[in-house]
Amino acid sequence: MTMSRDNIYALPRDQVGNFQFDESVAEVFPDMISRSVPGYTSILSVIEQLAERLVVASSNVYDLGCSLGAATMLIRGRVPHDVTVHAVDNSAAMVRRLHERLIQDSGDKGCRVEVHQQDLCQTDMVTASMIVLNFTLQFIAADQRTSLLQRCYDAMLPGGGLVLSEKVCFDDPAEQTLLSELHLDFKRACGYSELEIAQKRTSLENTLIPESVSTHVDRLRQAGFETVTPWFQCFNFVSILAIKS
Ligand SMILES: C[S@@+](CC[C@H](N)C(=O)[O-])C[C@H]1O[C@@H](n2cnc3c(N)ncnc32)[C@H](O)[C@@H]1O
Ligand SMILES: O=C(O)C(=O)C[C@]1(C(=O)O)C=C[C@@H](O)C=C1
Repeated sequence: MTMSRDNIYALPRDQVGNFQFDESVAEVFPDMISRSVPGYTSILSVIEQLAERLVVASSNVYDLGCSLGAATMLIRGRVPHDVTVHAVDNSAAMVRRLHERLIQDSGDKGCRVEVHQQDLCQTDMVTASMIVLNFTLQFIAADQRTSLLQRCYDAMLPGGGLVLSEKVCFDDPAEQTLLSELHLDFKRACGYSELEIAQKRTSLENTLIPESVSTHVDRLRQAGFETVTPWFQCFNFVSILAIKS
């Protein structure tokens, strides 16, 4: 996959609109997410490892908010051949690129992948052994999150698991300041300027709504997941594994 450099917010803008997963973002997305989310590559590699452990024959895997299919591509090579991975995203720009990538990768790279361009709140899910929400729930309206996770639990086979990765916030103001400053240092070290950081922050303000780790854990428990464990944290980025017994 090509790795175009993200310079979307490099020039000053009169007005910074809400962040959108449009053509310009899809074009630079692998570079953008790896320079914005500390630990992104490590989280993907654990998602690949978890697929081997969780996914059973004849089941479905759902990659909700799949973007360019980074998780889908890793999972498909690690699961039984009669599994279907459903890669779901409502961004036309992301879905078109994922289709192109799958055509290029047409050799035997693993199980069947179905790509769905739709609102993941409308995705029908059944017989799931693994569901991935890798930095997606944060973009879903807060009042739809509980019902989405309930549908994930209801669709999950016993022994199946959900991976929820999110940017999070903290109740303690000092902790919030410290961890978001450390994240900003990470972005600076990855080559983003103060202007790029400031303009992207403005664009994400009403679009990416973070919640605390305890809010996520409580919601997953309430949905019915018996084992809920945060397994990764780097600054204000967290990944949680939720297993249905
Ligand atoms: C940060 S990206 C996810 C990254 C991806 N999971 C990965 O691991 O590379 C968030 C994605 O969620 C998608 N998204 C946001 N809201 C959505 C919705 N309501 N339905 C479907 N996809 C949505 C966006 O289009 C975007 O591609
Ligand atoms: O918080 C930020 O600064 C981010 O850029 C985070 C984040 C994310 O968590 O999804 C936001 C949008 C892009 O998809 C890539 C990364």
